Amino acid sequence: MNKTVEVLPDQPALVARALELILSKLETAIEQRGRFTIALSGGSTPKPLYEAMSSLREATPTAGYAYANQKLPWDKIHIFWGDERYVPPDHPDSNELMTRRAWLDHVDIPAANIHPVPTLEANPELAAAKYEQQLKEFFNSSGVEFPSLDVVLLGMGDDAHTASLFPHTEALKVRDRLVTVGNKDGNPRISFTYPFINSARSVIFLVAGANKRPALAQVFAPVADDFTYPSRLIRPQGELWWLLDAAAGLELQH
Ligand SMILES: O=C1O[C@H](COP(=O)(O)O)[C@@H](O)[C@H](O)[C@H]1O
Repeated sequence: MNKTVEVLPDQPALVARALELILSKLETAIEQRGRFTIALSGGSTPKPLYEAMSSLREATPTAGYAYANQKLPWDKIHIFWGDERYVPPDHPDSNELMTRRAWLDHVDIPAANIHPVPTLEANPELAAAKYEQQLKEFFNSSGVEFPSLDVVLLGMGDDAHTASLFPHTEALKVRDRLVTVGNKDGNPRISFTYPFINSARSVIFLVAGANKRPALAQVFAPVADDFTYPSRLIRPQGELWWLLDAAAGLELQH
């Protein structure tokens, strides 16, 4: 695992850096494999990033990546979600709805390249199994090895949860599936498992706000309980990026 921690001065700088990093991963992936696969996170932190992705001509990342100031090759970009509330896609809590409104509704991405979590199944277990099957089919995965997304974008809650992997929940014990059912205060959510997240080529955490500082201190501590601080379980085979704003990253020892 190749871990990099960057503390950015404020949220706009955090968004600009995340955009720059994602564009560089996108360029490499398309050059090498002809397509770019990314799993998105929910929550409040990534929304300005999604808005920036929707108006890329106006956004001007500092580095000179080929795609920085032009239309993205949307037909080669595939969007997944690392976690989702178990609500219909038009529900105000839906991560998919938030992403569509902030980003996907404003660009020319083919509908077939958007791979939302199914949330209209008879129960969350069936929804998790269906999303796993869709992922396996997309990646033509035999099931022996976990497929690798190019980028998994993650947030972290102030309880150190990531995706919908909450402290002391059964989802943290699931190692043989790509997708499982998380539990947020008794409410089901659909979530990538941590071994599937860890099979990604790059995992990028976006974390903002002073309320995340205590959890971050535990996640970065040499010794702490992984079940109490689930973000500690994220140790990808590829690159691990922690992009923090100054409020979150202040005083962080690393
Ligand atoms: O519940 C969630 O929150 C986390 C972190 O959200 P944020 O609002 O603090 O940015 C997010 O990673 C996860 O996808 C989401 O379901």
